[in-house]
Amino acid sequence: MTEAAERAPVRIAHLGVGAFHRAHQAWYTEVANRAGGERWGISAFTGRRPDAALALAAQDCRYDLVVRGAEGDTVEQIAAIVEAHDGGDATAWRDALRTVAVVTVTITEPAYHRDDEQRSADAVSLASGDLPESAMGRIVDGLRARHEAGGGPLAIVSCDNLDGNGELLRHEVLALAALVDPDLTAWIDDQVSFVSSMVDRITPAAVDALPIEATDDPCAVVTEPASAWVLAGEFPAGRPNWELAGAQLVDDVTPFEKRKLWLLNAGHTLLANLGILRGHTTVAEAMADPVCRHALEKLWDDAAAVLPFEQGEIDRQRDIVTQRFENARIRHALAQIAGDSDVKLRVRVIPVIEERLRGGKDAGAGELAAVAAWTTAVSAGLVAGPDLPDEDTAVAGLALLAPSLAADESVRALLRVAADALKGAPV
Ligand SMILES: NC(=O)c1ccc[n+]([C@@H]2O[C@H](COP(=O)([O-])OP(=O)(O)OC[C@H]3O[C@@H](n4cnc5c(N)ncnc54)[C@H](O)[C@@H]3O)[C@@H](O)[C@H]2O)c1
Ligand SMILES: O=P(O)(O)OC[C@@H](O)[C@@H](O)[C@H](O)[C@H](O)CO
Repeated sequence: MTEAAERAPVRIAHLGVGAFHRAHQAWYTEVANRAGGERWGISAFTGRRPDAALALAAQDCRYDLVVRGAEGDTVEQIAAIVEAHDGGDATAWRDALRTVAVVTVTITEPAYHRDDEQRSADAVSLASGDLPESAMGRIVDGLRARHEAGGGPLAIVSCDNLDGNGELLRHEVLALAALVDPDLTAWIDDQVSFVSSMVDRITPAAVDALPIEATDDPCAVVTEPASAWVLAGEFPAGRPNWELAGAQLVDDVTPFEKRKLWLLNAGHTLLANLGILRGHTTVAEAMADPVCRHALEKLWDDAAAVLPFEQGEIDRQRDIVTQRFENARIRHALAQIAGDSDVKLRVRVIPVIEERLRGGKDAGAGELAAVAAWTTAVSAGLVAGPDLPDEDTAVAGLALLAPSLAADESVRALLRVAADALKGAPV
């Protein structure tokens, strides 16, 4: 068999070929392909810069996945990505979107929260036939190419850390399409299935994992042994048998998303801001600091009170996440995790506070400490963020995240206590 014939045919397009896609969706697809039967190849597109596509293409898109446990490494070669392209390559993108059965995306959380100005700019590009720069613009452009080519239904799977990510994606795609072409909007509404998914596998930015002793592959990705993928939605044109790698197809992904976002991701956001304030650089270092550990437990206590799971299951998850965070062989940089903290707090911490208040509880000192850690780190110039006043800084920060909460005197009082406790936090 020739080298070309060995590769799986392209049936999936991915937007945002960062470290996580290569450790997660590409690995699930690889495991499914290895089992035999129908094989699925991925045509991968970068989001912002072409670098990752150039590097992957230069080595036939094969790369080593280094699975780094607390005790040692194992290395697997991944071949599920069969093409890699600069995301700005309109021809390749439209060609892929005309034919694939599945599109997966890792486009980061801010890509889902857009204003009218961003949508209008994309609409202008789409009207002129240019490929927009934004992820939403590119998705609408690709769907238009498929519609014009008479293509059939397909599934788009969101793999970003957001509650209801498929529905959010659907909403944004339809809002943009409506500015461009009513026929296209109706076609998308009818033919495109937006799948929500909870994705999990701690995968630091490739640059933070260097040097990787286990391999000399310049495109290697380091990840942890644990992984999860829970999906809800239809796949009208089929999909790989991702269950072979442990994926779960469920009717409602919401409880799984909440559990992961409110424990693991909210915990990461807290540890990132508080850990940086206390002079740490990685998650494992922050976990070794009793002050950070205590804050994490308080945050989890607050979330546990409103999570839709039995206490025993929540405790089990907390133990698992604790062990994963303590894996010092994974150098997960707090600076990377602290990026876009405002967006992340809005979707991981604010909903917990709101849920607690709805249930007649207080706002949660542990959750508010995550807000206070962020505002303190931002005003100290240690984390990028908005300009905040010197007086009542935490309340001003909360007003940006959730104005109605900042207007509540009982919330403000608890937040001020959390902010005062952080004074002198830097080591
Ligand atoms: N790294 C993890 O541990 C992890 C785990 C679960 C989920 N995720 C999700 O995956 C996303 C990507 O993580 P990563 O570690 O691969 O990051 P990364 O920085 O390695 O790669 C991100 C990729 O997305 C592209 N991108 C970023 N913003 C974009 C935008 N607005 N539009 C289009 N493309 C964009 C980048 O160019 C890059 O190709 C995260 O934001 C998160 O939502 C990551
Ligand atoms: O990816 P982000 O930027 O949403 O959040 C940073 C980390 O919390 C995140 O990447 C986790 O490592 C991941 O969600 C684990 O599955």
